[in-house]
Amino acid sequence: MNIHIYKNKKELDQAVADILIEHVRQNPTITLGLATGSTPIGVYDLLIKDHQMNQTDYSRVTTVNLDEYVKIGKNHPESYFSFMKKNLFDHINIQMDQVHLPDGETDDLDQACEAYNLVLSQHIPDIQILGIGGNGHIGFNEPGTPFDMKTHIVKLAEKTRKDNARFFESLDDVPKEAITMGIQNIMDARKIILMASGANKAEAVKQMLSGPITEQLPASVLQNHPNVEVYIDKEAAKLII
Ligand SMILES: N[C@@H]1[C@@H](O)[C@H](O)[C@@H](COP(=O)(O)O)O[C@@H]1O
Repeated sequence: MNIHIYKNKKELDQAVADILIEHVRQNPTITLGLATGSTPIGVYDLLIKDHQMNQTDYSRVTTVNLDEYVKIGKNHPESYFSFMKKNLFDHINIQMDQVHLPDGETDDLDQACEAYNLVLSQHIPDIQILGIGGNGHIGFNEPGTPFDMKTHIVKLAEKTRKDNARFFESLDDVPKEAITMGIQNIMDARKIILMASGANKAEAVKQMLSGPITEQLPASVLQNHPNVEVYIDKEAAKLII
């Protein structure tokens, strides 16, 4: 894994945005794997600014998102579909029939997992953006998730629900389940860019980079991927430098 450490989140965001913009320009039909959470928001802002200033074209880009909450409905303000629209899709010229998120709204969640695996087999991400949970989760693959799983339904760890409660009115409103790409789907991406910032990610970053490869720290599986770039700020890097 190549590690890039930046003075602050702003510089980190710019570096990741520059890479994405460059790839979209060179390959207008690229498939981007996208993530939610606070971490990528700054990058999405920069993609929007660049699109407005330089007209970078997203009309033939396909996107696949990592995950979605179960049972809160696509149009709920805190669904990941709404998040992606608000923070990126509504502000660039992407075609909404080319954006894909797993369906957490249906009653037949097994079928939704199958359907998303099919989407992912047709649209393998050229670049997958990843954040990391404080417990080392990627997507919503919580500690203990077998590495060979594909899209599946997860019961969210209490730590994850608490970490994400800031987006909801109260902890009770945070969904208890999600539908997520499995680790195997994530490992299929041709290139992975993992981003992390802040001291609360430092331990997970250290374990991911130099700890044992273990299902107890899902991100450690990335040590087995041939093309991973890790973009972190000084705070997130404080236990490795
Ligand atoms: N499902 C998402 C992950 O994809 C994300 O990477 C992680 C970190 O979130 P944040 O970037 O807000 O710290 O949390 C959520 O649980």
